[in-house]
Amino acid sequence: MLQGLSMEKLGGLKLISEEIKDILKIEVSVLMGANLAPEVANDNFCEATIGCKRKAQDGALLKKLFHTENFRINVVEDAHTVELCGALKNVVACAAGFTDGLGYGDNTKAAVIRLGLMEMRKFVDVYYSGSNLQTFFESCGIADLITTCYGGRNRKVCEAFVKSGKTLEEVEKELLNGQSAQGPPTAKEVYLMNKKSGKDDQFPVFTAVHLICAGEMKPAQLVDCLRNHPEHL
Ligand SMILES: NC(=O)C1=CN([C@@H]2O[C@H](COP(=O)(O)OP(=O)(O)OC[C@H]3O[C@@H](n4cnc5c(N)ncnc54)[C@H](O)[C@@H]3O)[C@@H](O)[C@H]2O)C=CC1
Ligand SMILES: O=C(CO)COP(=O)(O)O
Repeated sequence: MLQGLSMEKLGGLKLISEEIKDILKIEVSVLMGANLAPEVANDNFCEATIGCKRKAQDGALLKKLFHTENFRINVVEDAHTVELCGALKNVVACAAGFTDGLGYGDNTKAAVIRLGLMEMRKFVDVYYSGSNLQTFFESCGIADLITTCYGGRNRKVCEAFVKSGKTLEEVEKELLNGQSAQGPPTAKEVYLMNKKSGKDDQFPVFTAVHLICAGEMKPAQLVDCLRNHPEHL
């Protein structure tokens, strides 16, 4: 089970599903959603999204495999978008953690979520065009973004990073008991890709998350990035 992106040797992005497909020579579908693991393990009600390439052929079987009373599945034929939502929302959750650490409230976090969602949509449009806007309204989109920005580990370590002044590695070690946050490495991959295509300015939240994690920007400057976001022009 993993979320994230893979960097190609020449600096391009590769989805993890594409990496698996190339290695194993099999068709790969993805499952993403508002699914914080402890709550799923507790059998609390939640929804999830399966993204596949051939819904007519594989959709019913994929749904049957995972759909239960408390784990409700929607299958969509938009696998790239589902997978990218799962990876990119971790970056937005880091931004939410930074604003929490800075002492901003829920209105600011809502702005981070909205602007982050717009960047997710733009990123998919720019690098994997042909996505279905409706996919962002599935559990893998807005719902996963909300739960991760409120209850996830990325948010938690980024809040502690700001409050404690320790390094990300230190707070991860202290708070995650051997687990890791996927947002910072994903932010770096997204940043390198955007920088290579000269588009880093179009993704101020993604860019700021990487620069803050890399120690090249102060967390407080994130709010300037929100204030001057291209969505406000
Ligand atoms: N825990 C949660 O609530 C949810 C987690 N996810 C995603 O599932 C994935 C796994 O999450 P968890 O099991 O909770 O995390 P975890 O931190 O418990 O496990 C991740 C594992 O991946 C290994 N790993 C990290 N980088 C690696 C690399 N480059 N090569 C090989 N192994 C590597 C780590 O050593 C660790 O054993 C993550 O991508 C996470 O974003 C998705 C939904 C919910
Ligand atoms: O992906 C998740 C929820 O769907 C988990 O997010 P975190 O990795 O931030 O805990």
